[in-house]
Amino acid sequence: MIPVIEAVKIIDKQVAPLEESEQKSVLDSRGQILFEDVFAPINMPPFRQSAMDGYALSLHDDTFYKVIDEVQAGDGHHPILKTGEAVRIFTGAPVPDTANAVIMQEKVTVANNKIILRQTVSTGENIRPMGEQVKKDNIALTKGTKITAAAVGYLTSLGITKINVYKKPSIGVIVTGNELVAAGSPLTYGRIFESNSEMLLSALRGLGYTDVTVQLVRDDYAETFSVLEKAIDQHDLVLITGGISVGDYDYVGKALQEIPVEQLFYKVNQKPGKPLFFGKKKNTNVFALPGNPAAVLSCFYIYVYPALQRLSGDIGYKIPRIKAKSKSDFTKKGNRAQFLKAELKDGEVTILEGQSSAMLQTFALANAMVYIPEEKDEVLIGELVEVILMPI
Ligand SMILES: Nc1nc2c(c(=O)[nH]1)N[C@H]1C(S)=C(S)[C@@H](COP(=O)(O)OP(=O)(O)OC[C@H]3O[C@@H](n4cnc5c(N)ncnc54)[C@H](O)[C@@H]3O)O[C@H]1N2
Ligand code: MOO
Repeated sequence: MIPVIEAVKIIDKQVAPLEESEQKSVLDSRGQILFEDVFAPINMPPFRQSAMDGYALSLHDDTFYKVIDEVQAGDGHHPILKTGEAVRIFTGAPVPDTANAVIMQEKVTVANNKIILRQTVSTGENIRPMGEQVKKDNIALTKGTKITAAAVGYLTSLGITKINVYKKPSIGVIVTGNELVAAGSPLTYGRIFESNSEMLLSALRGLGYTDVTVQLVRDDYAETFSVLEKAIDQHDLVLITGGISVGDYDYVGKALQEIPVEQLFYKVNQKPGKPLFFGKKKNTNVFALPGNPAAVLSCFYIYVYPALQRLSGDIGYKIPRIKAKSKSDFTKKGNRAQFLKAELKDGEVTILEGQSSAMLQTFALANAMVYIPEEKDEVLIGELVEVILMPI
């Protein structure tokens, strides 16, 4: 059994980005990581641009200017100003080369085709220089940048429509257990509805992972072996739930050993999720999560999601943590570190009732987890605790 911190370190060390790219439309690449530097095909802005509605001026020492023309946004029109002349101009319009400042219309008095400045203006004022954001052929965004909505806007403003991003991993989800019945079918005595696969699919989709296949395996060694072996050959990451503990019909561990998958850890000193397994076969990462649904989701957010982010090129990804004041007290049993379902509200955190690994009822109300390390025995009301913000 290894400590939580050790398990996190092993994943950080062992999981490297897939060295494969895919071309995506800029719009569809939000959340993905740039596989290479992107160069600006144009200057941004592409011309000297007015930042205000007002008057472009060819500056002189007097406050009087003669208005000789007008330039609207989108105009290709390019009037030539002599010193002391002005053109009416609008926000976003190209500033004529012969103008060296723009004054806001609120700061002038208009009289016929003349204006009188009511304030001094300095050279370059209210003009966005050509290439101010980025110059043509310079790097617009570097390899490794995460594509956010702002990046989508920025790249599109440069006229870029397609980019190469790290390919997202393909994921095989395998749920195990004779007791499992698909929701919608009749439930006979001793059986339960299978919920782990839908829960993981929902979490994965919500986080932008859509290349997912799901399979159900009965508690049968030969079937477990062959389904796992095939899934590991066909996916970048395999996620198994159930059958990883010590029961007579828990075949996952034995199958992983026989395939063989190199074990990087098995069993973490934590609650929930003690019998968590992580291993590798060639480039495929394998997580075997305990079957208890709350343990599945907890392990998914703490270990699997960071691994998926790393595979997708986001090597700096760390699960967000903050310190918050606890509104609850809690006494820990045993010396396992605990991830407690909690509600974070207005900067304070409440530890929820019902922390069993089998219970999703509490998890469904949680928006955070309180982390209690191995060595800590209790939490007191008002104490600062470590809170993990789940990417829900
Ligand atoms: N003698 C011991 N027994 C157990 C130990 C131990 O150390 N010694 N550890 C316990 C802990 S902690 C956990 S966690 C579980 C993990 O067991 P498995 O990974 O083998 O999981 P299963 O037994 O297959 O399932 C556990 C639980 O979850 C339900 N389940 C499984 N799959 C699904 C699914 N797809 N949808 C909904 N629910 C599912 C299953 O019916 C069980 O109730 O082992 C303890 N035992
Ligand atoms: O490790 Mo188990 O998930 O505590 O019940």
